[in-house]
Amino acid sequence: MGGASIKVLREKVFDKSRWMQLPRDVIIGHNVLGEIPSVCRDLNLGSRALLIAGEHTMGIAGERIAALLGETCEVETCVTHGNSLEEIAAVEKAGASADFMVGVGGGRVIDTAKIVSYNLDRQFISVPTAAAHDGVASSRATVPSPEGNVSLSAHPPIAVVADTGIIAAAPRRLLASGCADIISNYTAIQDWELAHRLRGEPLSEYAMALSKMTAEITVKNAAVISAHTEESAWMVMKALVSSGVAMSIAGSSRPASGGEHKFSHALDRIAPGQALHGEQCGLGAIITMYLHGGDWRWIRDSLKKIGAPTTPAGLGISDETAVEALLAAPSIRPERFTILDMGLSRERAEAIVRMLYEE
Ligand SMILES: NC(=O)C1=CN([C@@H]2O[C@H](COP(=O)(O)OP(=O)(O)OC[C@H]3O[C@@H](n4cnc5c(N)ncnc54)[C@H](OP(=O)(O)O)[C@@H]3O)[C@@H](O)[C@H]2O)C=CC1
Ligand SMILES: O=C(CO)COP(=O)(O)O
Ligand SMILES: [Zn+2]
Repeated sequence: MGGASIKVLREKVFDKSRWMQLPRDVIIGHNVLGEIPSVCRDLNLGSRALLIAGEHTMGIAGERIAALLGETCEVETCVTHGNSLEEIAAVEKAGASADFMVGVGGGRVIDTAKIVSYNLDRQFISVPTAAAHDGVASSRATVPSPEGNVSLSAHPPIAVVADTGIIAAAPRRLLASGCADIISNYTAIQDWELAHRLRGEPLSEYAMALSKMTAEITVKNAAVISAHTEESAWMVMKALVSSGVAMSIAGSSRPASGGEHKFSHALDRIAPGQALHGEQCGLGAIITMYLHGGDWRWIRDSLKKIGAPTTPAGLGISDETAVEALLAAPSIRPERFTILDMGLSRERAEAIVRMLYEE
């Protein structure tokens, strides 16, 4: 035994650590908005609340929650119109003297509440009014930047309160978008495995297994989900929370975001406001599954079953825009290696987009 082999042994000492932050209370079900004051008391959140909601969601649930909280707390309300850094700064100013925040609405409102509470070191409650994205319970926040959307570290909500009555009453398209965001976990995982094989990126088997199982359960229940009942809202919301937990276990959005998300982020830059996040990711997942050599028709048919779009026309964008987004995807978060970072040519991108219209 020489000194060299002893050195090798020392280098193998286990020195890994990870801080996984998860929500403490998760309440999903019929008429659960009324539980919010009890949640605040249970978690000892304080007596001054800042309630953040969007233009529509303030009326849909925000005002009701403000009235409920108002019985025991001082409540300030703030309507946001997006999640730009300027918007976040304005909400942060409004929340300076609050003890805790309540984010009521879609993904952009919840991400705003997530970042503001993180920056101000306060807790926040996530109250999704639609099942349209899997950021409801995650510890990540996605915000726009000139280089494309960036994923920031934040902390997860201390509590999630998801009222299935409100979620079931939301437009159908929002629920289908949430399912598409989850179905895109299939390709996100394939991209992660690719990055592991080609670049040695570490994997989290638990995060991958949870993310994949979430997608499998969603597809298996497509018939129930497409009925668009309160039971559908219940199923999808549980899947969205699980997918968010997978991200928290991984400490990044890797288990739920690969090339299909880079395509979606590129679309947000090239054609902002045309389609929903999950819808864009679903279309991206058909394409990246094809590039991985997997069963892309099965992804497409699963999306069709739940009523999500499967072509650029279905997203309200032109085929050329879809091609541009595929070619621009590698410039978004270049450190996140995916199948779209392997050198897709314009000619092939055009052919793949044409293929999407095949019956
Ligand atoms: N942090 C994370 O881990 C993740 C973050 N995301 C991010 O989330 C965002 C996407 O979220 P998404 O919810 O799709 O988009 P938005 O937050 O833009 O919401 C879409 C629209 O739905 C409206 N809406 C919400 N609930 C209802 C309802 N019950 N009835 C009628 N309208 C309603 C909103 O109203 P209003 O005008 O009031 O806001 C808004 O106009 C993206 O920014 C994406 O990057 C996505 C996945 C994961
Ligand atoms: O949308 C997400 C997961 O569904 C979050 O992923 P990003 O890190 O790509 O924003
Ligand atoms: Zn997503």
